[in-house]
Amino acid sequence: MTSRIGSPDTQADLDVRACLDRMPPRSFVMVAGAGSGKTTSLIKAMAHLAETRGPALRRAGQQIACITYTEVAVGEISADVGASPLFHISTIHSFLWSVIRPFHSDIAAWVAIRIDEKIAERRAHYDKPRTQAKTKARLEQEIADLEADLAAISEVEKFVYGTGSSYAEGILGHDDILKLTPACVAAHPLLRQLVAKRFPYIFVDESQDTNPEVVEALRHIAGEHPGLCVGFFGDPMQKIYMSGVGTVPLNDGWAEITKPENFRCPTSVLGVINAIRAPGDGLEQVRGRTITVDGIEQPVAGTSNLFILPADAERSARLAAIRQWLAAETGDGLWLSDVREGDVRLLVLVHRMAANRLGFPNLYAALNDRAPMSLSEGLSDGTAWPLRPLVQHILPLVVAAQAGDRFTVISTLRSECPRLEPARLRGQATAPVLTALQQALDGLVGLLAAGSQATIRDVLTHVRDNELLRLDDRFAMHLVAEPVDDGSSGFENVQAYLACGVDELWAYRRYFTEESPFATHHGVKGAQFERVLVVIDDEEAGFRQYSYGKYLGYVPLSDKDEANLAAGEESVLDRTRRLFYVCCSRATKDLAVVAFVPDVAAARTAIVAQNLFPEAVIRGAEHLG
Ligand SMILES: Nc1ncnc2c1ncn2[C@@H]1O[C@H](COP(=O)(O)OP(=O)(O)OP(=O)(O)O)[C@@H](O)[C@H]1O
Repeated sequence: MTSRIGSPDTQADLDVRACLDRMPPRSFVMVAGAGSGKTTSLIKAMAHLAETRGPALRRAGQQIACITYTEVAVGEISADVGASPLFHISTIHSFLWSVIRPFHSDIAAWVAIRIDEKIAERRAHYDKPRTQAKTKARLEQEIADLEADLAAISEVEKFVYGTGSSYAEGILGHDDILKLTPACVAAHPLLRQLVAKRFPYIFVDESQDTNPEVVEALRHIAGEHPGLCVGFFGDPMQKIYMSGVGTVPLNDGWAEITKPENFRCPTSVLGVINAIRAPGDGLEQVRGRTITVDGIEQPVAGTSNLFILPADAERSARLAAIRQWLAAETGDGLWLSDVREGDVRLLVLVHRMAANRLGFPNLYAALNDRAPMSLSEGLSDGTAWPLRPLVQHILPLVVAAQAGDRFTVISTLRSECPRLEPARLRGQATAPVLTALQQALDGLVGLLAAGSQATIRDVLTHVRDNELLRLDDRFAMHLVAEPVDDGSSGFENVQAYLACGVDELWAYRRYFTEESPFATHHGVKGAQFERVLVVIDDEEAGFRQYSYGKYLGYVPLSDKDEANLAAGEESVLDRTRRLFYVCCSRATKDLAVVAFVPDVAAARTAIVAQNLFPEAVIRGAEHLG
């Protein structure tokens, strides 16, 4: 991606600058549609501050904070604004942790309350009349462990932030950080003062998917400290996670800034996304992507097509045929490319279609079918807790070991291996520890080697037994000889996941690291691609909160949906519309949508009636030859 700093100024950029240049600065919320250049405006605001306030901020030891959604986005923004200690660009978790980390006693006090809550939850479960004896025994054990954790907190010298919480060792997990920091901000005026002093400018990108507690904490600080300028950049129509705030409420005196243009999508795609958005909030974008030819700026027409095809066993072959058709129709052979540079993305709602094709159908089914939302949503981006240690540490560690990359191996073990913690090493000879770790690592590499018959359970058991990496507490009850279903949500899913072969894990990784053109509807937030093919397949999806069939009108609404609509509550139609809007608005050249449906004729009638795509571009199997 080319640097966005050089993009021409829009009125919104001038409005932002007016807010930043005021004394004291004015906080603002920028709300604008897809491709309107919100991230671009954020980057330009950072560059403007660096130019106008850089030296003063540096002298005062202050930083400009930018909070964004993924590590990929952190990298892209850093590349745009340039590496400088003036900028603190991070994900929400790292930002919150950097704020709270020095406050040891507040963290300890909060952790004690959190453990008390967990004990109370278990006592309540224990006291339920239908709780079985086996479950009671486990709950007793857990309560005893938590009480031991509670007693151990006073011994913790320093809390750290890791993937899974282990309170007695002083480790806090992702979910803890999201709760801990807003709670401490609400309780301690001094903390609010320190945040305002350290970061006089705090910008939040993709603010619609930021947790309401975090938004509230920032509004609270800004309300008390007029010198602090908070800027939110978001689009409520692009909220795709249940935990997101959606619309950010304005404090008194804050500016609301909008951008009417779309700079990303060609005209044919812009027409479609405006039509998708119309029943949502009615916002209609103008302009569209342009290119300059011989010094003259011209609109890019691009293409948009919608295929309605039978949901039969031929889906993969039909996808290939659509790509052939698009390549011929647009005269663009890259539609057939499977490599990253081809800039083709096939967007699937969930992974099943990709999973079947790429070789992880069981892993997919385990964490998706009848799974709690935290698992199924986390499957789309690798954040489901059972996947996290493997995706984040174990597989990268094995890849590094296989490639002889000692540096990555050592640094991963240094940060994640409990046996290398300074407290554990104290008074021990290091050499035998390292030898034992090397053996354990060799064993791990063997378990994950090509052709290995090992299961994910074997891998995690090996990691736990050899203390190679710290594992999430939640694995404990699963990694025993006879796991007991205590009725906790997702128990069966995790068991099925642990039984999957390691080959599926590698296939999932190929998918997850984008070594295939597949991506999920959720995973492409904030990104853009020249060629986008959105795959709609409710039969394969199994996601209850979305239904393209209901949204496009070829599956009837349930009584509950009707009741939600009548009550003005958020409905399956709202959620699906937002997701569809995000997907279709990623295209910078060609957009194609394929709906695999049970009854093509009925679906066609329903879809045509929605008026989202011009009728002339709604096609069927007859076009594919
Ligand atoms: N002022 C501008 N002039 C020309 N092109 C621009 C301008 N602002 C942004 N763009 C281009 O428009 C595209 C979309 O920009 P950007 O990613 O910042 O939008 P966004 O509003 O954050 O998108 P989304 O909400 O859909 O993720 C990029 O290719 C960017 O380079």
